[in-house]
Amino acid sequence: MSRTVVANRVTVGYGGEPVLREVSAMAVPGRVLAVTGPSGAGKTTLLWTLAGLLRPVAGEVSVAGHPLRDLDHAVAEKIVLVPQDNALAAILTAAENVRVALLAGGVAADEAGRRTTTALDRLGLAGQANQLVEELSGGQQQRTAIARGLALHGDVLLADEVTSELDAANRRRVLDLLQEEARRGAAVVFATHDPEAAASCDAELHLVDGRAETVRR
Ligand SMILES: Nc1ncnc2c1ncn2[C@@H]1O[C@H](COP(=O)(O)OP(=O)(O)OP(=O)(O)O)[C@@H](O)[C@H]1O
Repeated sequence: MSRTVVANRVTVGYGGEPVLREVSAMAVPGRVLAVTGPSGAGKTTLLWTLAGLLRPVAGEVSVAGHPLRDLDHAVAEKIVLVPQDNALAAILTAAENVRVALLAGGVAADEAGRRTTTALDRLGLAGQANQLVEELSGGQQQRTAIARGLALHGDVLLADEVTSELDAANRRRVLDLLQEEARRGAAVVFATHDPEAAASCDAELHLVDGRAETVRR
């Protein structure tokens, strides 16, 4: 796997004034890029743009050297987004949420079962696998969404504020898992408010009011 995702001076909006202006970023296989900045700075907007969910009005996103067309193209290129709101089905169990995503992605049933068990174990959720999501705590729901993201074995993992609901031990666990994904060869992008978490990443892009203010490479 060697899918570098590059945002080249992207300007992105939701129909009105742009909320990202000429932002450049690079997700490199084997590395974790932290995207930081205050609330409303544009972190989610950047991740959605890298995931093919938003189309820049200027600039371009490319994956493996080709312009990223849309969400279908991103999925085909194995770009996986763990969204800030988790996007779990409340009336399914934790395991069902993971398994359904894998089956929808074309993974065979027995392999989907194995991957589901492994991913929930890695997030410390073996005991919650058969619990309905609506009965899980906020942190357990967040870890279920991360388990689903990891189980998809993406080449690019976009993790949006995935530690915001977690206690210190689980935050550490998730940061370690993001690093493991990078060691596996994935390009990882991690949006976070947490300066300590960002410091543990390989590079940092800091957004303020939709502009890239400082960059640690
Ligand atoms: N669906 C939308 N329609 C219109 N404006 C939006 C929409 N989503 C976000 N915005 C605006 O875009 C700007 C950037 O929002 P974004 O969610 O990307 O910031 P963020 O850095 O991820 O914030 P947070 O840390 O609070 O999650 C904000 O001004 C927000 O109000």
